[in-house]
Amino acid sequence: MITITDLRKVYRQGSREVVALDGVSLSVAKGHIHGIIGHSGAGKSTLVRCLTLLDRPTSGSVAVDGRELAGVSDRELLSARRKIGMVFQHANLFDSRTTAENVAYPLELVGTSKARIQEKVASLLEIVGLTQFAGAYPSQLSGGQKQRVGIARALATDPDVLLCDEPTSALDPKTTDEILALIKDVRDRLQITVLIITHEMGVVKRACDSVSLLEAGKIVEHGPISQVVADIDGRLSHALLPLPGEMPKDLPPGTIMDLLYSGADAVEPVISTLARTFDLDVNVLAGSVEDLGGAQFAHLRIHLPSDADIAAVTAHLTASGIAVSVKEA
Ligand SMILES: Nc1ncnc2c1ncn2[C@@H]1O[C@H](COP(=O)(O)OP(=O)(O)OP(=O)(O)O)[C@@H](O)[C@H]1O
Repeated sequence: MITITDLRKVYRQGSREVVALDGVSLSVAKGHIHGIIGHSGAGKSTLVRCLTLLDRPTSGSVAVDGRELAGVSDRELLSARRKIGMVFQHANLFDSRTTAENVAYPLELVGTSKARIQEKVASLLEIVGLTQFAGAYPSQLSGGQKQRVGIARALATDPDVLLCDEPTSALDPKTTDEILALIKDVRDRLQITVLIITHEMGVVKRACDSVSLLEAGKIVEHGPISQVVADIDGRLSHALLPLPGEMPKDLPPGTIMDLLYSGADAVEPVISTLARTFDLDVNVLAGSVEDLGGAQFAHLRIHLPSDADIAAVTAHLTASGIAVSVKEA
């Protein structure tokens, strides 16, 4: 488990202060995969540097399984760093070392015996599906295979947390899916806690149990995927289950409403019940239906004619557990 409490990082640029992290707090339970999503400049790299102790936070704490990391002395730094295994955007492998030798590297650094290294590397290569490539050099591997080596190397010293910094940003969509499936598989097998820092919502959708939205150094929304997506006015919900930003033109007078609910196989009944109950022509303008966080969600944009009783329709939908947002009168 990793617990980050009120983490602040202030950089000085001459007489100016840049607040890169402004009181970030979050907790990820053992065996969970948590995504931290943010645009450029949100503070993602600073957070990674503070979590890997490459940079000291100005204040706040980072604890892994109850052990404080942020305040350790320089002498304890190496052993503290081993608590968090790091996967980078580019695998950053040694070109002159084979797959097995790259994975062995962190174990050599801590003086592990040759026999133990051999055993550990074999088991890690089996986990990442690269047993046959043990003797291959990075130049002989695909981008996805290199990232697999990077994941095996990150796991070599049995960290409690796997921190993945944009792990798929340099990969094509198919390889991205394979690497995210591998990260989930690693979590299942080792019950390790995973943090994925990303700017891609697709990564959050495919791999994460929960998510935080980082903006200007602050977490502005967070929660399990099924919870954040259900918040119809939430930014994460809009990003996870998008509807077109532009409203259609040339519609007859009336009201546009967005509806959001789980149990998406009920799209037709929701619309036909609404039409029947209120004797209305309901026009579906856009829709998005997806499996998110273990449940099916539907996000629909509908148009109702100008004689519709919007208050009554809203009350009816809300009573059926459907979130409603009126867009345009
Ligand atoms: N060493 C530094 N000195 C001064 N300001 C910095 C330093 N590092 C980062 N910053 C500032 O802190 C803020 C957060 O930057 P950071 O690089 O963490 O964002 P990011 O989300 O990783 O962005 P990107 O995705 O573009 O890498 C930015 O305003 C940046 O200019």
